[in-house]
Amino acid sequence: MTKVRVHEYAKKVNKSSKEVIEELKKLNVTVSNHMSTLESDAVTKLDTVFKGSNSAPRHTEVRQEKKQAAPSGQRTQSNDQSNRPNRPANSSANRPSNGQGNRPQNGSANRPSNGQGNRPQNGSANRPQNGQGNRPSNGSASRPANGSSNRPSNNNTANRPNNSSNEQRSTSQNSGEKFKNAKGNQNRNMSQNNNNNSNNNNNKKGGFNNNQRKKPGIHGGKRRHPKTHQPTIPQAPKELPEKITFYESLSVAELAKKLHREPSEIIKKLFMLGVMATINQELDKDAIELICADYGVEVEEEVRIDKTDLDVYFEQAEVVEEEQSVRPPVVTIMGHVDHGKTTLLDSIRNTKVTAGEAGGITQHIGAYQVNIDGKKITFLDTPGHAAFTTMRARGASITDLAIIVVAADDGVMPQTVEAINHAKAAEVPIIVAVNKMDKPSANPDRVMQELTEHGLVPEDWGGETIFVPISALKGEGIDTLLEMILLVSEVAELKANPGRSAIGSVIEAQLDKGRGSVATLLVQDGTLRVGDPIVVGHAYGRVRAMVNDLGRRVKEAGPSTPVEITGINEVPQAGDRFVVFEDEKTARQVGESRAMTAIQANRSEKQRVTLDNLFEQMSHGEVKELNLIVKADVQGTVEAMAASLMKIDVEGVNVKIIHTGAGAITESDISLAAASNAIVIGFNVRPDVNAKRAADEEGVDIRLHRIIYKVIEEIEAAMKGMLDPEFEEKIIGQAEVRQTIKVSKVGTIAGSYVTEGKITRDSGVRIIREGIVIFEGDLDTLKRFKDDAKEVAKGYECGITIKNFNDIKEGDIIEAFVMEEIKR
Ligand SMILES: Nc1nc2c(ncn2[C@@H]2O[C@H](COP(=O)(O)OP(=O)(O)OP(=O)(O)O)[C@@H](O)[C@H]2O)c(=O)[nH]1
Repeated sequence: MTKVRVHEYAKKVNKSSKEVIEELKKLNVTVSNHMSTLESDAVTKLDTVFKGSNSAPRHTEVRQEKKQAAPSGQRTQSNDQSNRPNRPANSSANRPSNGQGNRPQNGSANRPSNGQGNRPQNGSANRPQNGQGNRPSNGSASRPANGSSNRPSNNNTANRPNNSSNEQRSTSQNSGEKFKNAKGNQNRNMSQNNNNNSNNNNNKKGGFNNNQRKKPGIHGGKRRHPKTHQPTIPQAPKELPEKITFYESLSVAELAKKLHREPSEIIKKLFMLGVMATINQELDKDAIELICADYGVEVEEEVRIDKTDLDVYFEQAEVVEEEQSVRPPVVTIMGHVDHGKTTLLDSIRNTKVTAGEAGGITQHIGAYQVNIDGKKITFLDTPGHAAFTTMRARGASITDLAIIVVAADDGVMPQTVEAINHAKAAEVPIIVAVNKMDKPSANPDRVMQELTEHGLVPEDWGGETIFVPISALKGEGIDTLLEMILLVSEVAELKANPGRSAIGSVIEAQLDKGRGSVATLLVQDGTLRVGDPIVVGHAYGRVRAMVNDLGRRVKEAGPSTPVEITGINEVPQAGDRFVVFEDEKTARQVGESRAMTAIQANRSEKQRVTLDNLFEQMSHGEVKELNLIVKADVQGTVEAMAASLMKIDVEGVNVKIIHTGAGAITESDISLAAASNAIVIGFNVRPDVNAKRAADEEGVDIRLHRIIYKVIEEIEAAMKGMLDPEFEEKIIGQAEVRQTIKVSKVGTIAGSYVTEGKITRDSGVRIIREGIVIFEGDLDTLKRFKDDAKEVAKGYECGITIKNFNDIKEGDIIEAFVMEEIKR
């Protein structure tokens, strides 16, 4: 039972450490260097080489061979042979704890000399081994059972040979102390088992370890020993849980609690894994998973829903096919001014609603339903794409189908195109209603022809778009139109689950003197009932009363039904979403917290795509498609620009032109841009006042240019992340030309009134006539009465002449700008 280091042994036999190491190699004993400790068997083997053989070691070897041959079930194939007879005693159940298994043993044999020497070596050699070795072993569920069933028998049986072999060795070495030594070993082995068992507790599901710990004590008659140590021995650990869950991270203490283990045990494990941790240290997902894998405990990361995010309820709506049933389509009517949207909506309502519901008085609540042979259609009562897009910009996509009304006598007009583009951007199917067919000047073919250019090809011409000729005024073709709506919606397979609690959107809302906040809601899924606790946008409450589009009180409203409700604490906005909660308390909490966040977060701070942040958003993967709206002074330029822009080829992002048009940039362009996260490019055109305000509010990026290649260059540079806006144009003011005076030699003086900002002597100017830039150049003179002025502020009159431009007219707008350096 000797354990010496290589160099000690070498000294003893008068050899160099190198020679001993070489000899060990031959004997198939691996040692790393001269400081390595030699197991007793290795020493015995070396003895046979360096000192000549003796009987005892051979005996041991024979024993060992026997042992290896006989209990084949007991891992004999393992690496270091010399230790084998000892190992099973301590570690057959504790495979990974080699180091620990050996340590006390070594210590017991040679405590004074080896005690210290072993520790670092074993420690360093075994630690990683332990860490790694444990993990897979714990993975198998059968292990702990095996361990526990094997352990007692191993302890007894394996200890015995162990002791006896020790005994024998002792006989050969310290014959006089045979008894003492043997007993001592026995005891030591027992305490060693205790150690191991407590180690096992660390490593395994160790419910049985405790029993085991006592057993050898009882058998060995040394109860006092463990007893005296009892306070320091950790209490019998509880069963490990089968599974734990965590959210984002856990501290060591929290993890320990979840695993029913002492934090120190977790810290130790982490240490083994090379992580130095304190009890309060937060562990990330990887660390938690490693530790749990080590214990064989399943781990799952909780995904917590942000209760206050109403969108989550829409996205997470679980679809159970069996619970789904067909729901009515929600239809929006769009088209150019005066093409007959309102007439069509009224015509449908009057012929269908009142006819179907005798005695009903139609109520304008923002939407209504018609019933065609038992099948319902919901029409949104706010015609025009402005409302449609505003809703969409607020996140509500409630329309299933868009009807584009085109007057057959007027043909495709700018707003027709806008409406088409709005519907396309929302990916909503389109039906074209060719209206005013009763008029003699009606020319449906022309309408079809013109719409073909916008991608709407009639079915008769091999396309996919349904065209229905109607006369909204006379009610002709309405039935066919409704039939077609049902047909398209059937194809779209619109479904909802009336069994779930309701979710939907606000169509319109207002404050009523008598009733308080009144909101028309469209139930998009589920069924809304009177008394439901509800959160609508930032408002909350209980549905007090519900009125349908016929002005009747109803108790519940299923999918695609519009109802007007009262009972919420504030007036929500059109396009806001609503969600029904289980109890009023939650609804109140969510509502209040949403109201708070709404106050804090400025809506316009929404991160829109601008050319300045385009590259950043592209690299974050947030933008894969650059949506553009192109407005120019003439249609030809629009097309040329669109074609050039489409040719821009930058990897990772596509250019998509969602709308083009000739004329000033309008509010509608901005709302489309806001809804589609698009950039507006104006070529020789300006945004009108409303558009400018809307763009500021919504944070929409408008780029104004006068040279095509500059537009292309700018967009391309932005896409490549090379945009270099060192100088940016800043519009400093506007003046309106109220009078023109022609003076020979001087040219035309524009008697102007500064309407916004200021005009300075050194500013650049643009002349805008009816929203179109007709000239860009420099200011020549700026006068207040007869004196030259450096600048003229808002609300003052002034005389302006412009370099090389005399064609100024009354009503023109002079826009003054300066170039300012921009710091990036
Ligand atoms: N002859 C004829 N006139 C129609 C028809 N439909 C609508 N009109 C007329 O066209 C005019 C405009 O109709 P509206 O329904 O107000 O058109 P709109 O598209 O709603 O117009 P805005 O609300 O201004 O956008 C009205 O004078 C209608 O009477 C039709 O089928 N035949």
